[in-house]
Amino acid sequence: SSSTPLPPGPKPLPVLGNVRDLTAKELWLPATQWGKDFGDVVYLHVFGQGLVFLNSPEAVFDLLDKRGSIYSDKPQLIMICDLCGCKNMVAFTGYNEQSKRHRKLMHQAFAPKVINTYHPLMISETHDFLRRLIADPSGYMAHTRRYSGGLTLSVVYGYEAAPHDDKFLAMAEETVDLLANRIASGGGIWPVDILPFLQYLPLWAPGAGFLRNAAKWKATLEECVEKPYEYLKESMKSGNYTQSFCSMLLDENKATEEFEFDLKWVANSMYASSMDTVITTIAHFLLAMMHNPEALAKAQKEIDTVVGSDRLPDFNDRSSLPYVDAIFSETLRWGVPVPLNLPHRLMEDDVYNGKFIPKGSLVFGNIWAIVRDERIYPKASEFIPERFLEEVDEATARRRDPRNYVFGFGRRQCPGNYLVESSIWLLMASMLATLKISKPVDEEGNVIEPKVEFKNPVFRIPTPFKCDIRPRSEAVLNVIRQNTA
Ligand code: HEM
Repeated sequence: SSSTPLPPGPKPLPVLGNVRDLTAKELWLPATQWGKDFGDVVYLHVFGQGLVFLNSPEAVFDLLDKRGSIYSDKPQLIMICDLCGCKNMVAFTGYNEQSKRHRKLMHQAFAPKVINTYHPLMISETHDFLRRLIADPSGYMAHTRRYSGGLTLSVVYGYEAAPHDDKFLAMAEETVDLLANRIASGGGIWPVDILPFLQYLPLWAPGAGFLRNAAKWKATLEECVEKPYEYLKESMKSGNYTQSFCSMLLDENKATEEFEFDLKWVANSMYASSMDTVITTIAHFLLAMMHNPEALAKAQKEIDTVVGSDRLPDFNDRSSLPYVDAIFSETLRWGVPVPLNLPHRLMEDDVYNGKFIPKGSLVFGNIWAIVRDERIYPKASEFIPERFLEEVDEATARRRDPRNYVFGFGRRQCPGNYLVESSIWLLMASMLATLKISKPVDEEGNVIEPKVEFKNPVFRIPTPFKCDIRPRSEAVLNVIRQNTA
């Protein structure tokens, strides 16, 4: 390995490495430029910690997928994993027996053939969402959050959230907020991860504020793991419960201590992983519809022809609504909720295309670079659903399908992908069927252009923007009322 060169990348400073090249916001933009300057595999380091960016479908599939046995670990950061207690959450678990058990549980309960079981829950959450949105259009972000949280609680625990101030929803939102904005913000690397002895500071010591916070946050996270699970066990004991991810797995498996420990953490992980990704997708759908009124009109015409106006779309309509499907695919591609994927940790030294990749490197599948690659998606920055309706051969269709990228890669690929495939499709089809979505106008009638920024280091969540949302017709309002009665 000493004679094999590292992959190319921006020039590092001595010792510090590429600290100055890393940005807290939208790192995927410079990372994509590095891809153009240096190629499919780019190497940087920060204080000796290797960071590898993979910028093409070939590189991500060759390494994260085909060499998954050594590319599926996760960094075990002291602050996140040990001090805040996240090491049992699916997305943070190292590639070991525990993570394999987690994945097995998720496959058992979220396999394509099982997803139909959750259709009634998806339908009722979607109709609730429409009702709330029409009553209060400006609160669309909060309603989307409520939809995503409510759906996850019902799918995972069979728990129906109360219309207002629900205790489990509040708890789960606090968890997600802690994870995204406190614990893992700024890339999740804390001084204690670089200077491990800091973890042994006494709690009262100056500079030990992070230890006191970590203890508080850990307690909050654990409460969010325990309480909904206790609810589930109680309701199963009483015999009065709705079939869910947890109840299905408890029915099918022997409830050993290890099994229940895994189940509790897996169930909780669903929550943490689904919230920001779903919100990002729906926010991008609204942005896309505002900027592309002709695509909205085309989809609505298709729905009016196939579904009519006296009912809402359902899963049986899907095969007759190709344009709606194309809007769904294009939203996943254009919105790309997790542009740099979540980092995988390389477990052994490796050599790829004549370049040496050191053990311990954090490997980022640069999804943004792929879904904005003009060779795969001409006019990649534009929202063009028609690109998914072109007649192409199977290999090209596979290469263009954003589902092969936006859910991550290999053995850590998103286990919620089939759930999303149904739930978000239904949500979008129902919004298209019922809503006018346009840019708002000010009091003088001037169009207000939506301006967004992306401040989150991991998810491409747009900052709040104004959007004019109203029912398409009185008939549509009646249909929504009937469905939520
Ligand atoms: C549009 C919606 C979503 C997108 C784009 C998305 C995307 C992703 C991505 C990119 C990863 C990282 C994969 C990797 O490391 O290679 C991931 C992981 C994960 N996702 Fe999703 N996700 C979505 C929704 C959901 C939902 C609804 C759930 C659960 C119900 C979920 C559960 C998870 C879990 C548990 C992981 C961690 C997997 C592991 O590390 O083994 N996701 N997701």
